[in-house]
Amino acid sequence: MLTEVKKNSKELMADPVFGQLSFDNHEQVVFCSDKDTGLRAIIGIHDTTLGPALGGTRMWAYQNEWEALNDVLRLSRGMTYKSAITGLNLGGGKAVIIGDAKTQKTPELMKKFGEYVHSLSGRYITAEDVGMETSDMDLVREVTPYVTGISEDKGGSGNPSPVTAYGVFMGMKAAAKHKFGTDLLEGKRVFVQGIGHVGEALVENLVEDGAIVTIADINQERLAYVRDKYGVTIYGGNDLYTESMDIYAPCALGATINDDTLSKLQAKVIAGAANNQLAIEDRHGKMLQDKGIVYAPDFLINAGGIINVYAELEGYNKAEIMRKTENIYNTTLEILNHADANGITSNQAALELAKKRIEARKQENKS
Ligand SMILES: NC(=O)c1ccc[n+]([C@@H]2O[C@H](COP(=O)([O-])OP(=O)(O)OC[C@H]3O[C@@H](n4cnc5c(N)ncnc54)[C@H](O)[C@@H]3O)[C@@H](O)[C@H]2O)c1
Repeated sequence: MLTEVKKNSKELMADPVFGQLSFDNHEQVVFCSDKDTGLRAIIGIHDTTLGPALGGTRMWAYQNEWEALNDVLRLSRGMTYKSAITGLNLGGGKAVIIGDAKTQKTPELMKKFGEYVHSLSGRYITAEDVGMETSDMDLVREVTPYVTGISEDKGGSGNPSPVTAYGVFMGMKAAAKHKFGTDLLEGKRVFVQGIGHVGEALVENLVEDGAIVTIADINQERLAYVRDKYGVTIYGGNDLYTESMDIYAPCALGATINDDTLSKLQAKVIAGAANNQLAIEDRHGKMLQDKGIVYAPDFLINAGGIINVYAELEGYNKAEIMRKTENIYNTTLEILNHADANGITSNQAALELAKKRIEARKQENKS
């Protein structure tokens, strides 16, 4: 997960927050600490031009605070552009809780975290991310209304991951159309890395479409479960980046597209759910372009989840949510064509569109 964030330690000491490479004029960064519950969390609010900053909470055993801070800065920035490109009236925010979700997550810790979210009076609205369950959001809901992704029996929309997976599937089909001339994934060799909430649902979509699916994960139990449920193959090698494949679907953590993996990557298309897949956006976006690998920008195609949780705020209508999510197919094709026509990377093309919308709102607000 550690990415381009490292500066030499003297610089880090002098400018530990605003001086980070991942700091991108974020509006607010909130450090939360509670001795009794052991909570150590950071909430990042990147931009609220389009609306309140909505983004999930990730719990992860970060190796150090720099890693956690840079993750939240990168993730919250990504949310700004995800909501903007999807046409939602939301800003970008995200939270990270430092710790192992399996052993350190307690109801008291989740509620204390909820109190911090509440203290921001709605500038930040949370939801699930890696290490979180719907039941955790229900605990947060006990102390604040500024949470989405809560259980259906508590008035929420439940786990957004199947909708996210559907959007990724649509984005992948569009990228396949762009690269192979057909969006049929039948017979295509797809490697899904990370078969958690989103990865598993993506596998289901892919199998239904006739793709030849290989799965990889660090969790052996899940691997066996998903293999048995969908009849897919568990990756048995040591380095999947060296394997021959048509499509690589990163659905675990970010920054897996970097100098090291790009020197080996065999895929023709990359389309997955993970946030911040490009370790260094411009550099690795360009390297993909040079290698002729079609990259479906992560923040564009993994927006199904945010579309789903946004509907919790606006009035839930499943058909409308699926229609908007399906439209990721059209937007992805447009972005890929625009990038080719203008000689820019697909990531740049997607960012351009998202920034245009934010800029237009800024102008509206001024007039
Ligand atoms: N859940 C959503 O709706 C949603 C929405 C948008 C983006 N995302 C992003 O999609 C990704 C997956 O989200 P999720 O909700 O499925 O999370 P999850 O925690 O349910 O699943 C993540 C999976 O990745 C596996 N994993 C972790 N490190 C790995 C590694 N090095 N190699 C292989 N597997 C590894 C984990 O064991 C786990 O099974 C995350 O990057 C998340 O930020 C999720």
